[in-house]
Amino acid sequence: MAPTPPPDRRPIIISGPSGVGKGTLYQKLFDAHPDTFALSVSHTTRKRRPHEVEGKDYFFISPAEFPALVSQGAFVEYALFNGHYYGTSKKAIETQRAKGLVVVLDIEMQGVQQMKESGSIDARYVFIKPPSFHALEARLRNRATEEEVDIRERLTQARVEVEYAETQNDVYDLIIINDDLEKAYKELHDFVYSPI
Ligand SMILES: Nc1ncnc2c1ncn2[C@@H]1O[C@H](COP(=O)(O)OP(=O)(O)OP(=O)(O)O)[C@@H](O)[C@H]1O
Repeated sequence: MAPTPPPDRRPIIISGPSGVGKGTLYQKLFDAHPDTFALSVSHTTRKRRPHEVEGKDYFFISPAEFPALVSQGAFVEYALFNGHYYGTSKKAIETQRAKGLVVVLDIEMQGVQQMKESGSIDARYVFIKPPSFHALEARLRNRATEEEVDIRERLTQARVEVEYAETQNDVYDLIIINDDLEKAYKELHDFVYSPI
């Protein structure tokens, strides 16, 4: 089947609290439209885990290289998490775009703020919101990938992110409540494929 690219080929930023279903939603989009989208690959200074592939999961760089790239303006956004830097490079986005792919970026709130403030990227912004914090907590627990302390931290951060999305009216082009997955997916799909 030939790829069916959306009319608007700008990168799509997907943001929202951990566990809200961002990955689930964009993976459905990728599965429905093969060879159309590409998830942006970030740079990081953290060590590669055994199963991770350079250039696919991350571009692994040294702690000394990171600030050098920052000062060259190489990143559309970057952040420090747990003592390691993570960033999205302009070049990584351009490489995918040059292949005709529409780039999807899974970015947390600080990154969205940086991109909006710097205007470093012309993109479409989508926020995925949980139906309730109770439901979000249940998803994080069911996923069973985090420790209890991490779940609490993610829930605290979720409140900050939802507050930001709801009060900063000009940041997101679309807010989707991920309650019923099929309904949320349809909203994402309709937005991505909307005419220019
Ligand atoms: N609409 C939904 N209803 C119920 N469960 C859902 C829904 N959407 C996603 N989930 C489930 O919620 C869990 C979290 O989803 P997912 O891993 O996609 O979240 P995420 O936002 O990508 O998280 P992170 O930012 O931590 O990677 C998964 O177990 C997923 O199957």
